[in-house]
Amino acid sequence: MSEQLLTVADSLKDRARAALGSRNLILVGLMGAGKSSVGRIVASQLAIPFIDSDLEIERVSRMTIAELFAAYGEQEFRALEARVIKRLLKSGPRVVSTGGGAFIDDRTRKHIKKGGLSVWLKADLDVLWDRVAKRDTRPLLKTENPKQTLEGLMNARYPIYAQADLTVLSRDVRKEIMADEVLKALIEAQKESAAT
Ligand SMILES: Nc1ncnc2c1ncn2[C@@H]1O[C@H](COP(=O)(O)OP(=O)(O)O)[C@@H](O)[C@H]1O
Ligand SMILES: O=C(O)C1=C[C@@H](OP(=O)(O)O)[C@@H](O)[C@H](O)C1
Ligand SMILES: [Mg+2]
Repeated sequence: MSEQLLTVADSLKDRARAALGSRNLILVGLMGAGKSSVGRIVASQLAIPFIDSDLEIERVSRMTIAELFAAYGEQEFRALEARVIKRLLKSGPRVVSTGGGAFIDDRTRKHIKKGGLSVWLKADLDVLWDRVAKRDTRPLLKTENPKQTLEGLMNARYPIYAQADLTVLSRDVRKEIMADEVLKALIEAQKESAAT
């Protein structure tokens, strides 16, 4: 990378880090949007801890998400998810990637609203489907027609994800580029709030 390009990349990270301050950055959105993989890159760029709420739930329960759904059902999973996310957001700054249903739950959405800045990674159906079709670990997609299920979830959930503080379009570009877009959105939001 040329010296000039390096400076631009460094200043993007530094400016985004300054914009976040001690707040948490919380990624929300549908399965396959890239919350887990992009969140990890964003945290490393900002040099702050990264936590994926699903991995944390699996760690504390010593069960996989699929096992939790099978053993206790979605309602119990949501109650556990709400408790784990509330705890994760108690201190910051951190990047927390949530599972797709987290922001839809009223309790969890309140914890997220209180606990930091939320970013909706928004993607269209074909992008999401291409990505989730590669793995069969998501219990909600174990249906006769998983693409239709995903579309139904999109219709039901998009108005709620729209309540996030920021929206970043999750396009079919490299994860590193998506991470840069999250950093840019963070800087823009800070500029806007400083101007008002
Ligand atoms: N921008 C991207 N480009 C290509 N593949 C991606 C991108 N973002 C995510 N993926 C892939 O899509 C799949 C789902 O991503 P993941 O981060 O687990 O999404 P989520 O946590 O939102 O469900 C993973 O296999 C991941 O590597
Ligand atoms: O959309 C959902 O309700 C879910 C999304 C999953 O996380 P990802 O969005 O990271 O795949 C996981 O929490 C669980 O399977 C339920
Ligand atoms: Mg995930």
